[in-house]
Amino acid sequence: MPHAAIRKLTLTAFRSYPSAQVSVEDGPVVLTGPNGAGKTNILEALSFLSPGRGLRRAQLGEIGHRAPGAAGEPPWAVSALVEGALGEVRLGTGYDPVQEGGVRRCRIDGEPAPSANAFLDHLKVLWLTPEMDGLFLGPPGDRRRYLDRLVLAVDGAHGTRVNGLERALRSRNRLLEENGSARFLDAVEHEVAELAVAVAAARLETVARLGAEIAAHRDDASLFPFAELALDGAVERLIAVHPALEVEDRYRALLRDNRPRDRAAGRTLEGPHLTDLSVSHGEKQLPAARCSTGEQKSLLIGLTLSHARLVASMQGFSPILLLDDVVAYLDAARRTGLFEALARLGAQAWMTGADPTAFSALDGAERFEVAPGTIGRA
Ligand SMILES: Nc1ncnc2c1ncn2[C@@H]1O[C@H](COP(=O)(O)OP(=O)(O)OP(=O)(O)O)[C@@H](O)[C@H]1O
Repeated sequence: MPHAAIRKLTLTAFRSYPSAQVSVEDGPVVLTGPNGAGKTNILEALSFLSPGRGLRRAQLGEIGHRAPGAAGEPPWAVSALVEGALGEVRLGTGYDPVQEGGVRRCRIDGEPAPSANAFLDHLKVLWLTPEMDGLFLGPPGDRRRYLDRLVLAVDGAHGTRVNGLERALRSRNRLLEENGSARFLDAVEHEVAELAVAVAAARLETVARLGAEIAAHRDDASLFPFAELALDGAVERLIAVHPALEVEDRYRALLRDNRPRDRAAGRTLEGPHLTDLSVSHGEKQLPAARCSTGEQKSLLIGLTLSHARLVASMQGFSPILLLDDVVAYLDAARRTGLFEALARLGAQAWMTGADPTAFSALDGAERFEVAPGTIGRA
């Protein structure tokens, strides 16, 4: 299957790099260097070639390169020459607090793009980072965000829906607080219900597709256990038993009935903004949160590979994978298993680790040595 590939990455005043450039033939790409050298910063830069706040969920103002002790919000930019689903393209993104207060600008072949959503036509970027290790034990909001990124990679309109729902819910909460008129509340609840059903339906569809993808590869799940996924939320439960149009009416009626309760709570107490993604170890039939640390990491790797396969089969084009500090953690068999799975997937993977020997079994890799502020071929 054809795959998206970064050919050249240029960083300007990005994190620890005043400026840097990396040229790649095809990959896989291995970045090694001591702790704090700037390996994750490279992956973060690549993660800005997709919508959202990047793999660190950073504030735009904290990313620009700053000398030690310096204050302010320096402008920064990332530009990449990409072999994408529509051919070769130059994608650029960046932030300048003076020019562009609050938003990150995007360009495609030098022309302004309305948002990073437009990048999705060219490539999908998926990632797995150490920060995600606590996903199964952390708050539902983290799993919801993770779920929404899974959905966004297969359904480019999902981000707009989720943001729209959040805005509509804020309007409803404000109206409740200010004792707004029933007419206004009816109107905003109509909008909330419409968006809520759309968000829940898109999540359910992706979870079903991902479940089918996982089931299809269950036999080679010996190294990375297969996950069972389910959604736990009020609207998702309604969709399971009622036609979509009816669900919208039922959820709207629920919102209306819950007005006194929600007003007292200061927020909307039921809806897809509170949905949780439940993940279980399929073979052990055990919730992921009760699995060992190693099993949780293996489940996440398995999920990442399944999601990448799903994205590839839906777009007919393999995504870019960013695997931050994933390899060092694995035993030799799992390392080889991961390298083989990546080769089968045919995706360009960017991998980091402190120890170059962890990647010695990886054939054909392009290896780079990262030191503070610089990156060069190893
Ligand atoms: N805005 C910024 N300006 C300058 N330096 C920054 C900025 N943000 C982060 N850094 C620096 O980047 C470095 C961290 O880089 P990064 O997280 O990429 O390291 P790493 O090589 O992945 O390390 P590890 O192996 O420990 O995960 C830190 O030294 C940090 O101070």
